[in-house]
Formats: sequence, structure tokens, C-alpha cells
Amino acid sequence: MRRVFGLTVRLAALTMVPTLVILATILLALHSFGEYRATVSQLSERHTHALMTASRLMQQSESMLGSGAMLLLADDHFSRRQALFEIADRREWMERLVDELAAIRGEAGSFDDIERVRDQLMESFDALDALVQRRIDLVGQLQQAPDETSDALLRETERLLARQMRTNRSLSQDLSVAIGYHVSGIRLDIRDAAEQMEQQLRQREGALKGFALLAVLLLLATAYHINRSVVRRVVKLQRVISRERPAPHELRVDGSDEIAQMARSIQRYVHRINDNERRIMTMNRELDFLATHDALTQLRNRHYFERELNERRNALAAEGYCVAMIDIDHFKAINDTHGHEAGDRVIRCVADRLRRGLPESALLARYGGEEFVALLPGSDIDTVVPMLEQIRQGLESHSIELGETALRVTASFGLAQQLPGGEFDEALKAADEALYRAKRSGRNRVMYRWLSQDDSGDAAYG
Ligand SMILES: Nc1nc2c(ncn2[C@@H]2O[C@H](COP(=O)(O)OP(=O)(O)OP(=O)(O)O)[C@@H](O)[C@H]2O)c(=O)[nH]1
Repeated sequence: MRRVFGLTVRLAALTMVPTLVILATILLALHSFGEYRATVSQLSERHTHALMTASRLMQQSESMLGSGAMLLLADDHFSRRQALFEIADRREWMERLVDELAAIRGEAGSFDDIERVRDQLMESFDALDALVQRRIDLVGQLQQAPDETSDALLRETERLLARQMRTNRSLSQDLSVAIGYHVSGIRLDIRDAAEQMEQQLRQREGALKGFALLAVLLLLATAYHINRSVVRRVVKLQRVISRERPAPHELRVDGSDEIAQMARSIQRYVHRINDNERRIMTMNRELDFLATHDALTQLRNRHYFERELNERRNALAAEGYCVAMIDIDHFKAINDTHGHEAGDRVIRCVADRLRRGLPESALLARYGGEEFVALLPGSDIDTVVPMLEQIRQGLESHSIELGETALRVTASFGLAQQLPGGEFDEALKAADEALYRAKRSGRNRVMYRWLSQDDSGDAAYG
């Protein structure tokens, strides 16, 4: 048998597309998170380091001013060299920190201004040192041999020292300003990086929203398609099948996929069921006919007659009726002389005459071999006797053709009338007795008997 996978393949492909879009959305989200983490870590490490370095540089610059004060206050060469050593140490630190900052910021900033101010500051320290050195020497000279020229020179040196110290302070401030400029540059870098990250995140957010919307639309389209190609068709089939008698043409489903194949199988199955049902109904009708009719004459059979009587017992007892028993005369001789088939033909002819001669309301049945019975509800002897007499005469006067032979057939009739309230068996027995009398009286005649409520056996025969 050919296997059909059309619907399965279509549904698998349909669900695959939104699944891939959802997977792509998740991957994009994960990638964005990774980038976000890397940017945040870069911001926190690189820029924090830069800020801390700038802050230490600022501290060194402020300490430089303190070292300048130490140099200014030095009153001997030992203190002066100590202050110079301190200044050299600060200068080395500043150079190291500037290099570090330059390495962190790269091309982002130029450190020429810091280096220029720092060099000017160093030159200013050299000049200050020269003046301090001269002051120490002059103080030493004045302590050994005071003279006016040295004293004047000392005063001039003190004045120059004060001026140099102002220059020093001003250069230190310039250095702080230059460092501050870089600090604000670092802050701007941080702000730029944060803005760049925000922009990237916004772009990714837009892409993620687009993917999510696409996934939702694809899922809706898939659901719509599944509803159209599966649910609706299956529901339609289910509705038709759940009817008591589904019409096969209603089970037609377009296409050649699994559901269409299933519908065709159900259609074939329903066709078979309908055919079988029709056959069973025909057989039932035939069985019913065979059970209630005589196969030879097509008249009702004795079984049906008795069942009907039983069912109509009350109605018959209420309205009164006549019962007639009819028997073909010398039938055995017909059989013996002309054969069994001829006998059958005679039985059929007599049955036919009885059917045509009695009213439609009469219940006529073949009671035995060549014996018939007729029930005539609501009738009386006065109306039934002429009917039976007419049938009898018709039989007597018309011969039956048996090949080349024309056969004259007669029949005897026994009739009884039952009054309302009487028992049927009583009426049947009376009709049978009347028939017996008709046979005994020479056959080919109608004999009858009335029955009355107070009648206990009196009979009147025609
Ligand atoms: N051909 C045929 N013969 C049947 C059928 N049923 C019963 N018979 C025959 O009918 C005959 C009945 O004969 P009897 O009741 O003795 O009747 P009879 O004595 O010939 O005639 P009467 O005394 O007038 O009743 C028997 O020979 C049965 O074999 C049937 O269906 N077909």
C-alpha cells in the first residue's frame, strides 16, 4: 500500500520555521548579553584604573607643592638635599603615572601639557634650589662675619625666593588643571562608552523585538494552517460520521494527504455499511414475507392469521364478525389423477378466486393443504353468504386449464357468525362444523350457522 506523508511533512516544515526563528532570537539575546557583559567589564576595569591613576597623579602634584615648601624652609644643605631627594622621588612617580595613564588612554589623550608644566615646575624647583642654596650660604657668612653687602644680598634672595615660590605654586596649580583636564577626559570616555553601549543595546533590542514579532506571526500562521488543514477537516468528518446515516458524498475531503486518505477509507466503509444495510433490509422484508405468507398462493399463512386474531381479539369481540372455512372438493383425486403440479395450480386458482371475491377488509389465509379460512370483521351472514355463493358459482362454472385438459373444480364453504362478546375458537369450530356438513351434504355448497349469547349448541344450516 502506498504510504502518504504529505500532511506530516508539511506540518513538520511549518513548525520548523518558527522554531528556527525562536532559536535565532535566543542566540541573538545570548550574544547581546555576552557583549553587554564584556563592555561593562571593560568600563569598570579600564576606566576605573584610568581614574585611579589620574587621582594618584593629582596627589603627587599636590605633594610636589609640599616638597617645595620643605625646600623653601631648609636652613642647611642637609635639609635642602633631603627636600631635593623628595622632589626627585615625586618627579619619578609623576613620570611613571603619566606613562601609565598614556598606556591606558592610548590615542584618547595627549599628555604634552602635563609634561610641559611638569618640566617647567622642575626648572622652577632648580631655580628655587639655587636661591635656597644662596640663602644658606649668605646666612652662614653673616653668622661668621656680618656685613651690609651680604645682608642686602640675603634680603634680595628672600624676595626672589618668595617670587619663585609663587611661580612654583602657580605651576603646581597649572599641573593640577592639566591633570583635571585628563580626569574630565576620562569621564567623557566613560560617558561615550556608556552611550555607545546603550545605542548598541537599543539596536539589539529592536532586532530582538523584530525576531519575536516574526516568531509570533509565524506561530499564528502555523496555527491558522493547522486549523485549516487538520482541525476543520477532522471536525467536518467527525460531524458527518456522528450522524445516524452519514451520506458518503459528504465524507469527501479534498487533497491527497493522510486526512484525505482516511476520509476515502471511511467513505468506502460507509458505502459498504449502507450496501449491507440495504441487503439486510431486503432480506428482512423477504423473511417477513416468507414468515407471514404462503409461498404457493401468496395468501397470508396460518401463523399470520392466528397472530392477527390474537392481536385483534378485543376489537373483534366488540364488533362481531363472520368466519368462513373453504375446502376444495375431491382434491386428493385431482392430485392422484393429474399430478401434484396440477394440484398446486388448482390451489392457486381457488386462492385467486377467493382473493377477488372477498372484500379487502377480509383477512384471508391458506389454513392447510387445500383448505382456506377467511375472517370478515363487522359482517353478518346475510351479507357474506351471497359473496361466498358467488365465489362457489364462479368456481363451478369456470373450468381450470391444465395443458390440454379443462378441469372443473368445486369447493365447499362453512360459515359462522359470531356475535359481539363471543369467543373466536367457538366461531371457528362452528364454521368447521358447517364445512363438514357441507361436505356431508354432497359438497359444492355453502352451509352456515348463527351463534347467539344464550346458544348452547342449537344450529341452523342453510
Ligand atoms: N398438490 C398439492 N397437494 C396437496 C397439498 N397439500 C395437501 N395436498 C393433498 O391434498 C389432499 C387432501 O385430500 P383430502 O383432505 O383427503 O380431501 P379429499 O378427500 O380428496 O376431498 P374432500 O373429501 O372433498 O375433502 C391430500 O392428498 C394431500 O396430499 C399441496 O400443497 N399441493
